[in-house]
Amino acid sequence: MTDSTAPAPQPSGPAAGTLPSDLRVAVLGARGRMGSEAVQAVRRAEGLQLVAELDHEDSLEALVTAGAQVVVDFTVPSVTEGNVRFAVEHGIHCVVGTTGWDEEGLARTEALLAQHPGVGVLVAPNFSIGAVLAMRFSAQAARFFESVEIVELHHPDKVDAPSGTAARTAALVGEARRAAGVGPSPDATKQDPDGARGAVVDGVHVHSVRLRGLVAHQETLLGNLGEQLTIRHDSFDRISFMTGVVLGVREVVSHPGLTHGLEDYLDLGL
Ligand SMILES: NC(=O)C1=CN([C@@H]2O[C@H](COP(=O)(O)OP(=O)(O)OC[C@H]3O[C@@H](n4cnc5c(N)ncnc54)[C@H](O)[C@@H]3O)[C@@H](O)[C@H]2O)C=CC1
Ligand SMILES: O=C(O)C1=N[C@H](C(=O)O)C[C@H](O)C1
Repeated sequence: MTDSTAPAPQPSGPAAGTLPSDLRVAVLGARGRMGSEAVQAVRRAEGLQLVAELDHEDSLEALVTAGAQVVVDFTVPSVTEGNVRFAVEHGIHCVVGTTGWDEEGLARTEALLAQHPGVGVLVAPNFSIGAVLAMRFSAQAARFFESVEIVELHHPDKVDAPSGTAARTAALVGEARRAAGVGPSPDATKQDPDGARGAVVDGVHVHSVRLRGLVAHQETLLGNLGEQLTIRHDSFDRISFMTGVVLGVREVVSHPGLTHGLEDYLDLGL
């Protein structure tokens, strides 16, 4: 719903230097930490034209009015699937960074996309190249170690825990261990009344730290008798996500259907 006291959606006129062939991009959650960074990244990117900056008080109809071809979503877990549904039903490709997607939401979106051939949706829990690699390395290493645990550390304004990246890393680790015939890490804990062992995602313990001063950080800890491997990634600034966001926008138009994770658009050479 549009709130009459709220500022109207931002003007969408062509910026100087844009061409009619430029990809028309809208950002949802444009006033948030990630959305505002994405607005700047789209403005800077050659071949992209920012046509709408929308936040919670704006109607999604503005995407259609602005003629958006791709929408970038950095909103909140409770609304992101509905945003994607609206966009897909209107033939608009989606690049989704918002976390909180579960298997059911992804399956519903895949089913919707089957009715809209040609439309692409990328759902990426993390757009930074280092985090994508850290997830991949964690999955590769998982079967060689008795114990695997994940510690994610974020700014205290983050609404969800565990982080989408940690949940995805745990899922990939769990999958890799199952595929190799290795079970979950053994654990002798019999009593944990206060949840000190963290959340358990796909058989992997995940610990969430929220600390002022942090941006986004994660460690996968892998242990064997007499040795430990730590795979750590740090995002010190939200600029770290922007190369991936712009790549996602450029690629999603030629990747119809659902893509889960930026790695499908990258040649990791692994
Ligand atoms: N995939 C990735 O690489 C990254 C993903 N994220 C995820 O992005 C999401 C946003 O994070 P932040 O920007 O830090 O949060 P934020 O709270 O700063 O921004 C969210 C924005 O969404 C707006 N919003 C809420 N409901 C809306 C609606 N219905 N329509 C349009 N806008 C709406 C809010 O008003 C706010 O401006 C989170 O889920 C976070 O986990 C964050 C960093 C990187
Ligand atoms: O909210 C954040 O900040 C981040 N969210 C994503 C997540 O939940 O994994 C990506 C990154 O960790 C930053």
